[in-house]
Parts: sequence; C-alpha cells; structure tokens
Amino acid sequence: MIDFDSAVALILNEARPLPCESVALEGAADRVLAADLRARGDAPRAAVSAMDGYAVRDADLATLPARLPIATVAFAGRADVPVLPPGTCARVFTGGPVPHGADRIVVQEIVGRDGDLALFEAPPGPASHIRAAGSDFRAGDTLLPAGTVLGFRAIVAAAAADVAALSVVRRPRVVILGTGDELAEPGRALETPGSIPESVSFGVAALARQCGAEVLARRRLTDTPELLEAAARLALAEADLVVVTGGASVGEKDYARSMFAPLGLELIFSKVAIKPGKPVWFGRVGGALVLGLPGNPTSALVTARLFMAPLVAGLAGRDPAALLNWRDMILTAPLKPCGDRETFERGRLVDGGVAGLEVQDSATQKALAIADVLIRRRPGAPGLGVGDVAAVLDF
Ligand SMILES: Nc1nc2c(c(=O)[nH]1)N[C@H]1C(S)=C(S)[C@@H](COP(=O)(O)OP(=O)(O)OC[C@H]3O[C@@H](n4cnc5c(N)ncnc54)[C@H](O)[C@@H]3O)O[C@H]1N2
Ligand code: MOO
Repeated sequence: MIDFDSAVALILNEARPLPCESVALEGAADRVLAADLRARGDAPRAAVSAMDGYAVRDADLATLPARLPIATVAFAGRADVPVLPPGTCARVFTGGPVPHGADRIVVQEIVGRDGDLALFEAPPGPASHIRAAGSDFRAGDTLLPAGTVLGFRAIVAAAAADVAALSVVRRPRVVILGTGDELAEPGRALETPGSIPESVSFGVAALARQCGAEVLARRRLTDTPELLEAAARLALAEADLVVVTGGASVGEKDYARSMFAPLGLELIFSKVAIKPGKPVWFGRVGGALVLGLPGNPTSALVTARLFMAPLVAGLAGRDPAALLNWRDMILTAPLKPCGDRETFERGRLVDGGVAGLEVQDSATQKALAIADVLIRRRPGAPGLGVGDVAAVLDF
C-alpha cells in the first residue's frame, strides 16, 4: 500500500500526451493542438473598411461642405484594390478594400446623396475606420501555441489561419469494464431478483469524456473468470486505457487484477492509503494502461476523479496538474479528526465556504450526486471548526 502523493506521482508519470493525428476543423473542437498553429496569410489581406460609408482623401474634405462624385464601389470580397482619383470618393462597405489614396472612411450616416454625388457637410471625426493590412495578424504568426485546448474561441482563430486540418493529440481510447454478477442495465434491475443498476460506468465514462477521452465501450461483465479474461484481452487490443470497476478488494469473486494477470499485468501500484478508495490499483499490460477502481460507487467516482481524470487529461495532451489544483476554503461546518488513512470527504459549497456532507458512506449514490468538492484530510489531522481552512478540489 502506498500513500496518496506517491500514487499521484505514479499516475502523472504515465499521463503523457499520445502521438498526434490530423483532424478536420469540423471535428477539432475540444482537441489539443500538437504543434503551434501559424497563419497562412495576413489578416486582413488588404486594408479594409471598418464601416459602411465613403472612402475619401482628407484633402478633398478640407473645405466643407464638399460634393464628391462616387468613382467606384467596394464591397467585401472585391478582388482588386481600386485607386481613388483626387476629387472623388468611393462607396465602401464593411470589409471592402480601401482604395489606394483614401485616408479615411466617412460613415454613411453623416453623408448625404444627390444621385452619383456624395455630400459631406459634417466633419468626419478623428477615426479613420480603416483596418490596415495585417493589423490582426501576419502570415507566419503563431495564433495558437501547441498545447492549446481548442475551445470555441480558439477554433475561430484556427479557421482564420486558413488551414483546413489541424495537428492534434490523439484522444485516449478508453474501455470501461464493470464487473459484478449483481449488476443489471439501468431500467432492468428491479425486474431481476438480487440485482442492482450498474451505475458506476456511466459516471466514469462521462468524466473520461470530459477530460478528453474517446470512450469506445462500456461493458458489463459477470464474475466469470474465463469471460473476464476474454473481455480483458479484447479491451487491451482496443484501448489506451482500460478502466475496470469492482472486484478490486479481497472477496472470493474479486477478479479485477486476476483477469489481467495471464495477459502480462505489471502492477504500478496496488492499494492506496486513502478513504474512500483504498483498493484502487494501476498497472500496465503491453502498451495499454489499466486502472482498477473499487466497486462502491462513491469510492469509484472519488478515485476516478483523483487518478483517472488527470491520467486521461495528460494522455489527451492537457495539463494533468490542472485537475489536481487544490485550493483553500473556509469551513462553514466542523470536521471530525481524520483517521490513519488520508481521507477525501465529500463536501458542498455553502455560504461562500465549504461543509462536509453528513453522509460519508463509500457506497452512497444519493449523496454523491450533491457533492461539489472533495475535502482533503491528512492522516491523523485533528478536528476542524467553523472558520478553519481546508484544502478542496472540485469534484
Ligand atoms: N474484508 C474486506 N472487505 C472489504 C475491503 C477490505 O479491505 N477487506 N475493502 C472494502 C472497500 S474499502 C471497498 S471500496 C470495497 C470495494 O470492493 P470491490 O472493488 O471488490 O467492489 P465489489 O465488491 O465488486 O463491489 C462493492 C459494492 O459496490 C457495488 N458495485 C460494484 N460495481 C458497481 C457498479 N458498476 N455500479 C453500481 N454498484 C456497483 C457492489 O454491488 C457492491 O455492493 O470492498 C470492501 N470490502
Ligand atoms: O475505501 Mo472503500 O473505498 O470505502 O469503501
């Protein structure tokens, strides 16, 4: 049995980005850039108008009012940049090229019209309303550095760079195996005597996806050694990470480790001195990682949050440490002294602080649903009172 920090270090040691692949922009949201993204061209490509109005030379507005013939029209998308002859103006629209020779755009709201003549009476104001060529970015500029998670804003910049496909970190392929004879598909459990709904894999899958995984499959397995070994073999052939739930403890049908043993399981750790989740284990079979979570639902989701989330994030090219950023919060209710295992109490955010939940059973699912945070308690830590500070992690 190892302590929590040692287990985290062993997880982080494996939480390195998978190789990269190319994806079309359409499918790039939430992926992680594997290389700097550079612009293919300048933006804007030529000086463009920032307003709908008229392009003029300042000299032609030296005396107001001025009446200038409209020499040309420039909509966004016009391929050539016209020349503005002195003594004329050009009709321009937002995004249209600014004619050579023009000093500013006068917004159309203060320009009158008399047929093909534009009438300038009011001073145009200080703004030129011209966006210079390359004023947003230049060809070759890095718009997004490697490691950027392509959120909805970043993906606009990626498209603006005029690239169709992006080099991104491959998403970790995850297979989740839920073991236990008693487990039934939700919606079917009550009809089967002795059964309970298989709930854990749904939460584990949701969390894995949130951290950047591609969940290939969730499989419910009975405690039948031959079937478990076959399922382990299949999962290892498909996945970068196999998460197996249940069967982690010392019961006579706890086969989670033994189902991988004939396939060459090398344990990285087995059991961590934490509560809940002591039976959690981690290993490797060939090129795949295997994480074993305890079956009790709260234990499973606490260990998934503490170990699987940073592991998946790291494999996906994200910063795994960002998923372990403990912060101090003020307690709004007292906490009991901690026992000899490092404890992660489930808590709620209340009145700008945090309070431990009344129910701390590792099998609870109702209380799990209302927990906002984990509260970290060091082994042997004394009780804490209202106003004391505790370290918390979003759960
Ligand atoms: N003699 C000992 N008994 C136990 C120990 C121990 O050290 N000595 N450890 C306890 C701890 S701590 C935990 S946590 C549990 C974990 O045991 P397993 O990982 O072997 O889990 P199971 O026995 O398979 O299941 C425990 C419990 O959870 C339910 N379960 C399992 N999988 C699911 C699922 N996918 N969805 C919903 N519920 C699930 C299962 O029905 C059991 O009730 O062991 C203690 N025992
Ligand atoms: O430590 Mo086990 O994870 O409660 O109940």
